[in-house]
Amino acid sequence: MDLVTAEEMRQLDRTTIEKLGIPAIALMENAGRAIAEEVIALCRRRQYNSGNSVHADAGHGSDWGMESDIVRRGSNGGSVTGGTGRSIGGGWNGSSGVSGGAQPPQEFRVSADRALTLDHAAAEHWLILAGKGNNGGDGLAAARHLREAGLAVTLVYAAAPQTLAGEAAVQRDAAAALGIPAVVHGRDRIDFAGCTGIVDALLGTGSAGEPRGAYADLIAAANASGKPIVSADIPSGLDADTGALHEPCIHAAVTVCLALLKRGLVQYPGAGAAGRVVVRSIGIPAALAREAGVQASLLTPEVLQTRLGVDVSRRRSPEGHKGTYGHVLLAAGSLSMSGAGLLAARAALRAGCGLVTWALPAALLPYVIGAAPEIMLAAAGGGEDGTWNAETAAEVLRLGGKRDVVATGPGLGRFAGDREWLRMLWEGISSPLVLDADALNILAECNYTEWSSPGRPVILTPHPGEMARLAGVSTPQVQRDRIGLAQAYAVKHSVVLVLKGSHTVIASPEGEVYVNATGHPGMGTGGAGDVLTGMIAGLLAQGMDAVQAAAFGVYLHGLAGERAAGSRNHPSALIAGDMIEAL
Ligand SMILES: NC(=O)C1=CN([C@@H]2O[C@H](COP(=O)(O)OP(=O)(O)OC[C@H]3O[C@@H](n4cnc5c(N)ncnc54)[C@H](O)[C@@H]3O)[C@@H](O)[C@H]2O)[C@@H](O)CC1
Ligand SMILES: Nc1ncnc2c1ncn2[C@@H]1O[C@H](COP(=O)(O)OP(=O)(O)O)[C@@H](O)[C@H]1O
Ligand SMILES: [K+]
Repeated sequence: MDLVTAEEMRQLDRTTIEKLGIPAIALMENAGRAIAEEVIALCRRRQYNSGNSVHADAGHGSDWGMESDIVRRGSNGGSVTGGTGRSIGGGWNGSSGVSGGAQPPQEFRVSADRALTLDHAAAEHWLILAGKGNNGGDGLAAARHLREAGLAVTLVYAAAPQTLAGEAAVQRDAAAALGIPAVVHGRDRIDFAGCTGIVDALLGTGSAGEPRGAYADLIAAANASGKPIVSADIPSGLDADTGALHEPCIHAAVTVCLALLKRGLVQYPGAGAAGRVVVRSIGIPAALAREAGVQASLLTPEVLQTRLGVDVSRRRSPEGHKGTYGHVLLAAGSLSMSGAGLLAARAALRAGCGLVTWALPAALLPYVIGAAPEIMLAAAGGGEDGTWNAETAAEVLRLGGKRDVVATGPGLGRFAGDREWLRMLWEGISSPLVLDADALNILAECNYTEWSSPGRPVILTPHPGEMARLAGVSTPQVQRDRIGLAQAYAVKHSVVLVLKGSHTVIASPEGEVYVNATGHPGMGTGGAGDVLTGMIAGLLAQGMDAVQAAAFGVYLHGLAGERAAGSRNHPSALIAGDMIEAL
């Protein structure tokens, strides 16, 4: 699923309208209908939850999966009906079964447009907050569909209706011709307390900066009303590209994202303000996105398989042996942080690689013998106190020269000469390199773009604090636009970047970006990142390329976190080792 910026979305709108010839009003009609359907789906869920209707659809799939239901029944020889519900049963035209004798007569069935049908519709009264741009036009179109379904609706214009233009003005006139009641901010009293829900169609991708004037007032009042809000395209007040929230910003129960997922809806805090996000087609072909150079996508199993070419089933050849699945060298751990090395090494094995050698300070080795018998240990010298020192680089280089992947950083600590130590590895290791934790902190102090490189891929896995040090900005600046920053950094430094945290971002040197959606806040626990480092290294050792290993590693790591939390009483009980066991 592609992720677009507001500018990319505008380009795709233009291409659809100008090159394909689809009228803008048709797109707006589709948008309005999609919004109305999601309002009705929300009303059904609410009725279901309060026990008012046993017929309500509880889940998203059944909310608007009606057309495929109808098609299924048609293919069984029963009723055949289109999405509008106006077509009629197969038995009616006598073509099959009615007078056949041997066949039972076919039932005559007619389906209504269930996606726009609601029991107890008259109990609903929705306010449609309409801005003066196309987002407002979408809301006005939705109002007509809702009214058609029997819900009471009142339009609330943020600006004088005569200021609307283009397609939005067409929608305004259609609503007026139908006699849909309308009020105008600043002129009329707006009864938020009397409504049962609010459609937020104030500002969409054309929004710039903080909501002003009437927009700000209406957003604040809508939030304060406590009524469920369904946002058209994006919550008004959200930065569609970065996920930053302006003041004020709508806090939606549902966001009906139109055509393509906007970047701001998957980045926090925007993802939190959007509520449940439903992406609805409105007639803009998704295939246009790639042609237009859209480079970001949500990391789904489908994207992993088709876009990244990952074999998610992780088939192993019947003839495979431990040599087939690669050998990871991990240089990690020091006396006080030996667990980091142990976690990463075990995670690499659980990710499926054939062999792991864990290089660690020699003084530490006696303490970890037997901790994980599957791991091979290599004493790399170092201080008597179990720390690393500059001289260990030679041994790591010697060991790493023979391995398929070298990973370093977890529990490494800082030591005199560590910058030169890292430079020797960077310049001397010709297999893929995974750098995490203190290796990143060291890197942040180096002008590493000037280092020579044997031309192998490098994967950096910073959390936001480490990313801030690498990029020379503050942590809040990193979080302000994680996708944009990760993309720019990966391209500029020719690395694969894994910017961790909720909705981890994976960026390639070519500017491709993947946003992960697996995992949960229970994974914010010491050592979780070490597990990820090991997993990525383990996948690389099995022959995946760097972007595949980074993306698939992040995806599986989140799934393992979910699975591990599922076997606890509460996600917060999760510890990093549980994730390894859940792999
Ligand atoms: N053909 C298209 O372009 C389509 C657009 N669609 C909808 O149109 C939206 C984009 O429409 P527009 O480009 O008209 O823009 P918007 O409707 O998002 O907003 C533009 C209007 O809001 C005002 N405005 C902008 N920032 C403001 C602020 N901070 N405070 C107060 N007022 C502000 C502008 O002066 C302008 O009048 C999408 O999000 C989507 O909902 C859909 O109808 C599908 C087709
Ligand atoms: N809210 C969250 N949702 C999803 N994943 C999370 C969340 N918080 C943390 N994680 C994941 O947990 C891991 C934590 O890594 P890191 O901060 O490096 O921990 P450590 O250094 O202790 O190993 C990362 O992979 C991160 O993406
Ligand atoms: K909106």
